[in-house]
Amino acid sequence: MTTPIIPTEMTFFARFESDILSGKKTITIRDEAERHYVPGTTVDVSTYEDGRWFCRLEILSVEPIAFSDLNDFHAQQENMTLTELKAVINDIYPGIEKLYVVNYTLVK
Ligand SMILES: CC(=O)Nc1ccn([C@@H]2O[C@H](CO)[C@@H](O)[C@H]2O)c(=O)n1
Repeated sequence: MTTPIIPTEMTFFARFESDILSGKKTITIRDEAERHYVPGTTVDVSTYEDGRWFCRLEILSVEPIAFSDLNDFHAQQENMTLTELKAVINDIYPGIEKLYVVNYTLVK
């Protein structure tokens, strides 16, 4: 088993920037490749499209979630309906069942 390097950066699609900055979106759901965020650490956040830095987030928790177990509470924390959230995830991670809920808070 190799020790994963603690990630210090995270990217989001630019369309989610305002929801993150206003505190309406407090989780993100990622795949296996992005499961190594560590609670208590801080990440620099930039847009996926052009790498523009826009905030720092403190990681609060990283919990496994099956795609089929996503519920209205996850959707609420994404500021979406569950139908929208599932469509978004299906788009980014097609056919992936094993996902991770990353809870974060904005660092002032
Ligand atoms: C840019 C990049 O590397 N990856 C991702 C992966 C996910 N997300 C968002 O997290 C939530 C659940 O997946 C939804 O709101 C997604 O749109 C994102 O913005 N960027």
